Amino acid sequence: MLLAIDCGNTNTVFSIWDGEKFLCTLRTSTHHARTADAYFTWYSTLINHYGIRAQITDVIISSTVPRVVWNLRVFADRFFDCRPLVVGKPGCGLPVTPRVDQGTQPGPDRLANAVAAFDRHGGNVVVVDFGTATNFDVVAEDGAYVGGVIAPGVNLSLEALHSGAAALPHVDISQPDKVIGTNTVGCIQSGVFWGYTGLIEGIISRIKAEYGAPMKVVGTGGLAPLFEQGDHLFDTIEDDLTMHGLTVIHDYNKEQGA
Ligand SMILES: Nc1ncnc2c1ncn2[C@@H]1O[C@H](COP(=O)(O)OP(=O)(O)O)[C@@H](O)[C@H]1O
Ligand SMILES: CC(C)(COP(=O)(O)O)[C@@H](O)C(=O)NCCC(=O)O
Ligand SMILES: [K+]
Repeated sequence: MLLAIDCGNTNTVFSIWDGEKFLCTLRTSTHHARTADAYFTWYSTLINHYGIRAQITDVIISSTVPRVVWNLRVFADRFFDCRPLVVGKPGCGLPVTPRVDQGTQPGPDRLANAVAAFDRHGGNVVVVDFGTATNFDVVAEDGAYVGGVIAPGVNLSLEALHSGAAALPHVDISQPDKVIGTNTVGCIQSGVFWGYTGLIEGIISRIKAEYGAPMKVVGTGGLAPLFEQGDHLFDTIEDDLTMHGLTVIHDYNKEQGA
């Protein structure tokens, strides 16, 4: 069985893939100092709790935080006796080569999203991924990742307001009833929620105009459903998009004999 690990700047997610479905998804915060033994303690506690019997034979990692990869490699080696595939690193092939400026290393999460979007939708897709950053990943007709847009994430924007302005409290994101806030929290929620809705709409329409062919828009990440409530922004929302991309990249590398 495959253990797919998606390590973002905020959260690290482990999913076990049995070849047909994900058996479970485990989430922890990302810390570069977490050791292989600490990962295993956390992992084995949870899979025992859920009663999952999984024989892990393969591990694939996508990490937007370079410093965590070493401990995850040790984790795979020590506990599953395998050398993991690490997306974006030598030894991990991609079905289609990205087309970006020379010297650019696209985020591995974006590469996995592109592979998943092509597998499910056949290209000409924009993925909008709500993580620490909000990224727009453009996938060409042949499945190549061809770049996109990186915007500050929703929670990062809220944190920036709170840390930069003495009188502004920490606020959780939600859709406000009105645009004109009549209290501080309402004003902040309006700024971030409607500001973000405008950012998403504006960037998608500019990407489509520049791309010049019809495109599907796929939303992913925890906050995608919240923004879909405000306006119809996405053609579909797919929570497991990055993880699906990791399973496809793993299959591709197996076929290539890796
Ligand atoms: N359903 C949700 N509701 C509110 N906030 C969420 C939800 N899902 C994720 N978040 C927040 O969005 C941010 C990014 O989450 P995540 O997708 O795990 O990012 P990353 O992949 O960069 O680690 C985090 O601050 C997280 O707390
Ligand atoms: C844009 C990102 C920060 C998003 O990461 P995340 O929010 O999921 O942690 C990540 O994909 C990244 O570090 N990219 C490298 C630069 C690039 O994609 O061009
Ligand atoms: K992510």
